[in-house]
Amino acid sequence: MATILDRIIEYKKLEVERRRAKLPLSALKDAERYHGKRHDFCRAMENSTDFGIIAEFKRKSPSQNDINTEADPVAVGRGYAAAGAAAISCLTDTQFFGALPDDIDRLRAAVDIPVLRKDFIIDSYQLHETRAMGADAVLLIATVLNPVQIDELAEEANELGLQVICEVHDEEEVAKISPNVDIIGVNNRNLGNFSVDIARSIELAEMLPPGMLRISESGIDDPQSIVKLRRSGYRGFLVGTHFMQQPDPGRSLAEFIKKAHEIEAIYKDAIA
Ligand SMILES: O=P(O)(O)OC[C@@H](O)[C@@H](O)c1c[nH]c2ccccc12
Repeated sequence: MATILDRIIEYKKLEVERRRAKLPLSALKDAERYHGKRHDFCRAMENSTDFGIIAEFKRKSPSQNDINTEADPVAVGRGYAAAGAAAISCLTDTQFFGALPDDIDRLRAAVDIPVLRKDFIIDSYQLHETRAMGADAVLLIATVLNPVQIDELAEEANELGLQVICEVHDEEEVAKISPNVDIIGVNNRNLGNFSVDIARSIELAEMLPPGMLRISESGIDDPQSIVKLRRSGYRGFLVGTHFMQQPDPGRSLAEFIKKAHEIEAIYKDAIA
């Protein structure tokens, strides 16, 4: 039986062809943002003193349905940045995640921190689109790509000045990671059946290539989890639903960071 993910990829193939026909690569390269300078996504994680949180702008998803369909990317983006987000992730898929076509543009214009374009990347055309959107980093989802695709898309992204997060969920996908990848992201959510388990990040930690920046993604709704995941070497945390469910996502992030600092202080005292 076809999973949602199969349907998303089938649809994405058609969508890319439609977009390419409408706006050929040469036209994409004329976009003003295509030529601008990028923010350093990895450095933002490494330098963060607030746990390297990548706060996500997400209206809805196939796993949770409507989360915050009326949200304003400018208000949410500014709120996230002011609260201490190291970076912002913005969904750009309309069909399944309800993104409006100008969400990422408006968000990019509103903040001065790195932005991750979150979509299902299957074609190098989308990397050029990502540049034209003014984003700094792109996600490659290992479960929908083969090792050659990951390697080539990551290389091309790097050439375009985009940093690459490669998302994995199991050991088999870890084996697909290319040295051209900048960050490895462990998705705690199984994209086939939507089950979520933070323990996935902890179990896979030992199998990840040492020395590569690692982040944990999805299902994080408790600051305690972040303190725990940091002990497995994670230096970035992608959180969407927990913040977006609140009327003021930025405020929710600020409270989350505050609690995480408090919990970490208790741990440190306990160890000392
Ligand atoms: O809303 P959550 O559970 O906090 O998850 C955020 C993010 O990790 C999730 O949106 C995500 C991770 N990988 C993806 C791939 C495609 C679409 C979405 C995602």
